[in-house]
Amino acid sequence: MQIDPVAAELGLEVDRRRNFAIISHPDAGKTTLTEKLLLYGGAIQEAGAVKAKRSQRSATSDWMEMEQQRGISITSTVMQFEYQKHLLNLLDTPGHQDFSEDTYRTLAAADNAVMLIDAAKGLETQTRKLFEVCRMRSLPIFTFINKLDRPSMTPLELIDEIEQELGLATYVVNWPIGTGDQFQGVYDRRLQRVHLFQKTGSHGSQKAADNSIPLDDPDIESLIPHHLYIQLLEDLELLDGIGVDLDLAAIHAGQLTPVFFGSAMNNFGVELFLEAFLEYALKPTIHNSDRGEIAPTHPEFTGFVFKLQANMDPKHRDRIAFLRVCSGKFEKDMVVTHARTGKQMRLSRPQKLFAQDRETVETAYAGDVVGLNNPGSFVIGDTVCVGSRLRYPEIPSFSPELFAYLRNTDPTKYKSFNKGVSELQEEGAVQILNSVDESKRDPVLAAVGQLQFEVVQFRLAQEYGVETYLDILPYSVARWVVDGWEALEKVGRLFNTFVVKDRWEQPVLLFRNDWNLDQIKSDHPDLKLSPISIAPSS
Ligand SMILES: Nc1nc2c(ncn2[C@@H]2O[C@H](COP(=O)(O)OP(=O)(O)OP(=O)(O)O)[C@@H](O)[C@H]2O)c(=O)[nH]1
Repeated sequence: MQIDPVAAELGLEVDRRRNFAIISHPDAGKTTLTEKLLLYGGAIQEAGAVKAKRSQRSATSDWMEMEQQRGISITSTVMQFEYQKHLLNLLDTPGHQDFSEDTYRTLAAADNAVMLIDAAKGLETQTRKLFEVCRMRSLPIFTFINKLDRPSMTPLELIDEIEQELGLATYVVNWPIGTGDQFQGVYDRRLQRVHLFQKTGSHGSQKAADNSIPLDDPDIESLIPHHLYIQLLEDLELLDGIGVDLDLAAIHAGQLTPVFFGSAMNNFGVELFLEAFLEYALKPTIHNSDRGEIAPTHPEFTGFVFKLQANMDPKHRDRIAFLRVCSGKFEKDMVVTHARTGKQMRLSRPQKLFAQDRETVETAYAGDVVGLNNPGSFVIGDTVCVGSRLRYPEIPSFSPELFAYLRNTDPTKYKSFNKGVSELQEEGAVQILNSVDESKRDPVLAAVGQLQFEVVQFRLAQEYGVETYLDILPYSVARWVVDGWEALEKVGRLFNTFVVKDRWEQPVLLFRNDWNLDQIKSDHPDLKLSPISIAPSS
């Protein structure tokens, strides 16, 4: 039988790819872990490079000043690196909670998630929130418990918290021996070896030497304190007694999380994690579309836009659309169909972004992310394809909780104001609602976090030269009327409700609190309300 060379190439490329995002609460060590993964992947020679690039970027880009001033990361990029003949795509997510909307979208493009937990703090609010998004999408979740070199909760408490509070079964891959000052290393249940911890100098900017011995080596008792050795044997007996098997199907369904312990700062446990991750992670898989399931090896190229970003480099005033490849082979300059509009377009100047460096992409396969120049043609969720026209599902925008009128202080600048507002909306920096009263022209900004407002104002001033101020509205809940204006008219006047319209002119109800919402729901049980907007398909 003849092997189709195209199918063989696609099969090989998909097999070697793994794509993932890291979810964590600020300060758990995401930047540190990212750097160490890149260090082991050979993408950087010395840790510190990503941070250094971030600050370089902040120095060259105006609105990133804000990021630097506040010491938070609010933009995300994609990093690709190789490890043991595999190609890994790490989708970076912003750390600040106000940017969780951005993180939600990035998770829509991820095949796996790494849940990073600070061993002293256990589960924290942002991690819980993001975990719920991963669960909604049934993403496989890998847990890395970090900072074992510091005083920590006990490993059993940490495991228990994941099981009880998240309702997620755990499979322990490695187990810590002591914590804090007493931290000796981890026992790797995969290869049944004890890896001894050594503090690396200079914050682990170089790879750590592997120092491991089998558990049954008689030397072990001279290497770790007796009481910790006994504790380890007891713990292992307990873990074996619980009898959770490594069940790849359950991992891939997001029902079982492999758990790792380590110290990213000391490079400890990072390599063990990477090796196991390659073995257990889900490779690029099928995506549902309006034409059924599309396999990553489907010969026709398809993908969807999950994120837009403007002015990554203000010198060029550019806009980039981040496209997740779902099937086939992407080639520079290829002509594709923009599925929403039906238009043909050439994808020229595609880019791969590594921190702030850019490289032109010649080819890409399922699981990869390509940065496309976006002269306003894309919105989040757009599908591009070759061959038969298909569409991937919309990426939902999440329910905003903060609302404010955005006022332009200088009426002569209304053109720039409108342009800026509409571009920032397209990019997904904020959601825009409008009054139903035509005489009220000022848009209503709707955000998940306060910082989104500040970014919008900052960018309007910096990039569009428009000064603005906010009139905060007293609402905290938004609901979209599923069946549109007709359904709303049917129910008549609604009390304690502010009616506005979204970008597609669909009705949205704003409430001061859940109590008011519940009141409307009980008064009008037939009125269908949704916490998220649904883009009309046309
Ligand atoms: N002791 C110890 N400190 C660590 C470890 N990993 C990271 N840290 C420290 O924890 C702090 C936060 O680490 P980052 O990597 O900046 O955290 P982050 O999660 O990226 O933070 P955000 O940018 O706010 O999301 C830094 O001071 C790190 O040096 C570790 O394994 N041990």
